[in-house]
Amino acid sequence: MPVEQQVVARARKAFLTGRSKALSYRLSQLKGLRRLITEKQRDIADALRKDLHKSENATQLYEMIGLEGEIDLAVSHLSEWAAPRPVEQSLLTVADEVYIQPEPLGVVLIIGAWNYPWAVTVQPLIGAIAAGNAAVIKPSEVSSHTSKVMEELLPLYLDKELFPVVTGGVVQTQELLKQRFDHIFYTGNSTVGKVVMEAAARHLTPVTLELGGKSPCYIDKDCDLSVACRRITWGKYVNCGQTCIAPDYILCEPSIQDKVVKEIRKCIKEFYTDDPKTCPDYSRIVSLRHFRRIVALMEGSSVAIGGETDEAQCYIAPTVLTEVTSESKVMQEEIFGPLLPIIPISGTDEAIEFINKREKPLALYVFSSSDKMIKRMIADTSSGALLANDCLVHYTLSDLPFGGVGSSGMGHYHGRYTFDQLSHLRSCLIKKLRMERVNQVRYPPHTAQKLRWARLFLLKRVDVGQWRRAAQAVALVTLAAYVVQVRRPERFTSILYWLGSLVNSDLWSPCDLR
Ligand SMILES: NC(=O)c1ccc[n+]([C@@H]2O[C@H](COP(=O)([O-])OP(=O)(O)OC[C@H]3O[C@@H](n4cnc5c(N)ncnc54)[C@H](O)[C@@H]3O)[C@@H](O)[C@H]2O)c1
Ligand SMILES: CC(C)=CCC/C(C)=C/CC/C(C)=C/C=O
Repeated sequence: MPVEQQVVARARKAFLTGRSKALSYRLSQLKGLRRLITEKQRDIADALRKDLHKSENATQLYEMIGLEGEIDLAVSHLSEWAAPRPVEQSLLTVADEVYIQPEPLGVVLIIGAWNYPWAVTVQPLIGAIAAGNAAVIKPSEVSSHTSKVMEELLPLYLDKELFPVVTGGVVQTQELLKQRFDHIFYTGNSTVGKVVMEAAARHLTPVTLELGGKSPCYIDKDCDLSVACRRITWGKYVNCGQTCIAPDYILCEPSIQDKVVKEIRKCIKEFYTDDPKTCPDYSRIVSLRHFRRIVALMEGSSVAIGGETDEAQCYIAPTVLTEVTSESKVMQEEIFGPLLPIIPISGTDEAIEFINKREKPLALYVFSSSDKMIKRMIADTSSGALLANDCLVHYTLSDLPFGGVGSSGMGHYHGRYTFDQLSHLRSCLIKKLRMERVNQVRYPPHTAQKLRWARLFLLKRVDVGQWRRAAQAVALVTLAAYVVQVRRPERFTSILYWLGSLVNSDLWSPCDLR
């Protein structure tokens, strides 16, 4: 039996013991993960320096702080997320107990990518643990040092039967994909995304696909170009452009192109000095294969800034390309490196047309001082996320669902969204065997009169929680009125007025009758 098959079987067996379901157990695992991040900072940072030339501070800023926040959020909200969720009802079910009970899916497969390997592998794991699942973790072989550190460290802090780490490349991942999972959470490129979805389809396993693509960045001529370019320069060159939501290319009018180039040049110098190659904050391309792919993308465009490369170090300077058209090589695929092409367009209309002609991006960036223009971009385009006047920061908000649409992915996560994504939201309706007369309206023989009642019973929506709160309020006020009547009869009338205003309040307004 292949080792991958054994690992999955062991994880399923551990899941079936039921121990991952107890909230106390989920909390202990989440706290274990939190301790790992704190206690093993140095090992994590060393590995990332070797994999991507990331500085220790950058590792903290771009990966670890986010994970800490997500764990803390899950720990503090777990009992609320996992609790039964009451729902609005109809008159037909008003006497019943009706709620949504989130329940674990079972065994989840998490396949991570290499660019922010901790963020994209451990963040789904946080949700998998919080939701009570077992999870098989498959880090990317491309960030090999980090993968090794994960393989060594995760079992020291987590239940190794419930949360095993499988390392390896395509062969091992393909073997894993033959197994039956209850959910597959994949982060990586769209080509492999299709392979994952095909394998999942064989078992009817649901998938979350966190993919990439070309995220456009439109700069309106009506904006503060120096601020806009600083934010774009940061968003593009952080991690050497190897960021799923990096602005892939700029669209702007020819009249501002020279100013854009000038401002970006200034910011590159400000962030990475005159010699980015020696700057500890400037990363490297992850491998020679990736390096050669990116270098080849420059062919046919003019280099306005940068362009220097050093194969021995997988170094590519922060680069801006001009004279770029839709047909240029750099526009045929996601760049995922430090090349920033500028494509001239005639204005907002053409920018929207350009964006809509292509696949729906993971992120869309708009820089403008006009709220109207920003709202128009939101209304007339589609993307996983839209940011106006900044780059990347939406990733840091746990309350925003993170994910793509169309070819940039399916499903979303972060915060409670990860919990829900990796839970089954089970509908529960508990009726008593009493009050059978009410059900006559739905039993044959069907008559016009029964239909009139059925219409009322089915369409009258009832917020049972609100009813309960209103009943409690009335009980309290009645008690207060009684006490006042006995002890201060002169105040009794004003209490009655107050009671009357309560009765007339929103609490009592009838629900919509459809
Ligand atoms: N949406 C997001 O959150 C997000 C985050 C990071 C990266 N990405 C995207 O990921 C891409 C970069 O990552 P990548 O794809 O180079 O990462 P990668 O090469 O690390 O591949 C991702 C995972 O897929 C596995 N894999 C690779 N080839 C496979 C195959 N043929 N069959 C089965 N499994 C296979 C790898 O083992 C790895 O674990 C970019 O497109 C980027 O935009 C998206
Ligand atoms: C720390 C701040 C302000 C922002 C972080 C932005 C960032 C670099 C996000 C990376 C997100 C990510 C894991 C992308 C995957 O490719």
